Amino acid sequence: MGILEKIAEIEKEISRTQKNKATEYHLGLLKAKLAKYRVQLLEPTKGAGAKGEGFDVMKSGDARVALIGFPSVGKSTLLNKLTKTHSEAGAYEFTTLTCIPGKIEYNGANIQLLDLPGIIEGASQGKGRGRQVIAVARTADLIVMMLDATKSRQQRYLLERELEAVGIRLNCEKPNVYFKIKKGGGISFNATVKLTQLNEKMIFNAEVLVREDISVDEFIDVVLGNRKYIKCLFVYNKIDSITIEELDKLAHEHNTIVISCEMDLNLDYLIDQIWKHLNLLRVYTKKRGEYPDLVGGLIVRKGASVEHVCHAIHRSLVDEFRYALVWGTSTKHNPQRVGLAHIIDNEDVIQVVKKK
Ligand SMILES: Nc1nc2c(ncn2[C@@H]2O[C@H](COP(=O)(O)OP(=O)(O)OP(=O)(O)O)[C@@H](O)[C@H]2O)c(=O)[nH]1
Ligand SMILES: [K+]
Ligand SMILES: [Mg+2]
Repeated sequence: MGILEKIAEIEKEISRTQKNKATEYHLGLLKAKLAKYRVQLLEPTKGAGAKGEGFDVMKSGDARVALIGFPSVGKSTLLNKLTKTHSEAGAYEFTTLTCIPGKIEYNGANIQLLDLPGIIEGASQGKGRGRQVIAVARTADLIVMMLDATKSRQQRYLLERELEAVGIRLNCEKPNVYFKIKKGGGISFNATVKLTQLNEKMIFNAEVLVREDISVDEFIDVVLGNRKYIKCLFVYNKIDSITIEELDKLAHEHNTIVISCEMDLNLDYLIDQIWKHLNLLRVYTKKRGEYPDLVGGLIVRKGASVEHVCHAIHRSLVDEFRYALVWGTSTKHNPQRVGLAHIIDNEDVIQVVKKK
């Protein structure tokens, strides 16, 4: 039996099974199996072209953003507007057939923007170039899900489902669970909070510590371990073709931005929101007795410490590090003398003082 058939069989069984307390465990196992097969679909099979020619684009810059959407929503038009790269755009579906990288320069960061072929319902099962597109989406720091404002609201839901099916979790945090298979067998199950949905019946040969009240589905994600937790911005394009009332409704949805590539509406705001959702920080370095270098600056991730910054400046700087002086919002007074573990903020200025 092929994987697709196995998937169909399990899906049938799930739909046949009534959902209640008694079947919860069985359904959980079925869902876990289903998830495993779906991920297998993504793995490159042997043979020519399986990996997808034209999709193995190198990561470059400080972060990667993937444009995911149905055909002809305007992905390539957007790439052409925001970067110096050209990607063919046209009024027919599947104009784009490979992955086309462009570069956005903003706030001192180089952001790699990837134009991709449109995907359709069934993409997660290999329809169209769905598999290759989704494999690229899994490598992104942010997914921009592009939608056509003139089309049905269904599109967003359908795409979310396709991404879900291959283990991409949009806009949610990785569950706070410690999970380790015990090779010799045996179970150890502990929780630091009251669990209302999980119990140890779900566990086999593993050591588990659950730190939040998660659902069975979230627990399966942890067990499978190959989930990608990625931020997603929903971007409705072509707002030049809808009414103000419709526009207003869309603009109020969560994590949603409305634009028109054709009329150049809201594109600056989109770039700013991409920057914000990437959780990047820009910090400036300064030498003793000099002004900080406010043109350059370093790009690091939110949550970065002075140690991260040192690494970004020079490999051996940590070895010579004595302390750092920091000016900015991360300190109580300016400057403040801090150690390697100090967590920095956006726009902080850092002066590293080396050992003598
Ligand atoms: N009205 C309107 N049309 C737009 C806008 N942006 C793009 N289009 C049109 O939409 C069509 C599709 O644009 P593309 O950029 O090729 O779309 P795509 O998503 O890259 O399409 P595929 O590569 O085929 O998946 C073209 O005819 C564009 O001119 C917009 O803001 N408003
Ligand atoms: K197109
Ligand atoms: Mg295109």
